[in-house]
Amino acid sequence: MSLIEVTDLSRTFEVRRKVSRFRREVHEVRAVDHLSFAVGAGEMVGYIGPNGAGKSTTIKMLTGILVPSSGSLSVAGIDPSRNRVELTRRIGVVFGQRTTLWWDLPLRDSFELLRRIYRIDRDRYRRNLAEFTELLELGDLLDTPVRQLSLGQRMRGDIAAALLHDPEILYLDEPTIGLDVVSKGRLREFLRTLNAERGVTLLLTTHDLQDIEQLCSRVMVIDHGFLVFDGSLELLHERGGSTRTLVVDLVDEAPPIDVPGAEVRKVEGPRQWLSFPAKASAAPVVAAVAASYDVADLSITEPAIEDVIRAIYTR
Ligand SMILES: Nc1ncnc2c1ncn2[C@@H]1O[C@H](COP(=O)(O)OP(=O)(O)OP(=O)(O)O)[C@@H](O)[C@H]1O
Repeated sequence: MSLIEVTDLSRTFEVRRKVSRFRREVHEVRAVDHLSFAVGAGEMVGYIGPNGAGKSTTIKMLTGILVPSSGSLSVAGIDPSRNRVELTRRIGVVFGQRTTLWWDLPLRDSFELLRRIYRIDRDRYRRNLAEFTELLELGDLLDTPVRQLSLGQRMRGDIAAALLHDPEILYLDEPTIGLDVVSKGRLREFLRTLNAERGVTLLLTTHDLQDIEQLCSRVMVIDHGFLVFDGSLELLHERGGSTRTLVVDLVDEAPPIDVPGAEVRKVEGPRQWLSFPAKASAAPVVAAVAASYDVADLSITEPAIEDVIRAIYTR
């Protein structure tokens, strides 16, 4: 049996819609529609989809916050909506846009409260706190009230808080949203270590394809409540035929850049946009441009998740 098993899972909501000044109609929204998948222990899976696709509804059912309308699910052998309390000991949850920490308390006090709530054994708690404080560089922040932390610091605090009770599964909802490049990199590194050394299973929702690229060997795509793709990121790019963009700022204006493996899509003064296949390495394209042109600056933009998903349908 897999660690997470979802079979034919659906969840609908009834929404009242105003149709005239005096009349409202009840309308059914099918947020998750006959969804089936399984996740094995130790996997790192990206769960992506456009806004309103049904990601949060799925995670809420997996954590026992929402009861399914139909279908079945099992997380660590537990039915989440029936045994929510038992399940909370086995899972950790981190929401990028909300904190689970106490706003006015120093980080250390929030952690101590969690120790009591989860009844974590003192030795284990001390060991985990020491390890996460070091790995997440929280040492100087433990006595700072949460409201004074920067977004990146708070996110590190939230992740430590979600892990103090040694969960087997960690759900992360947009963990890198709003973080700068350095903080994103550090956080991804930590998650990789957590998975490699403690075998924690990660299910990650994100709009940042680089989170997936750097962390997940598997990606599931949901759209309108349906699972439309389940496989590797390479296969997703291949199916979608998606491209990355190299933005080149030349020292002077020039005719469209001519290098193998990339095509110019737009020219605006000295700035040119070149596209190349997302699954290809950027290095040869960058090297070819740098070798033949006077370059002032270069940057690479990833395809938006919405574009990759749209491409699956149009192929
Ligand atoms: N409590 C609710 N009542 C009514 N409709 C809801 C409720 N929760 C979600 N929905 C609807 O269900 C659909 C799926 O929403 P969900 O929040 O799961 O999407 P999501 O993929 O997490 O989106 P986002 O990326 O924007 O967070 C949407 O149409 C949403 O409006």
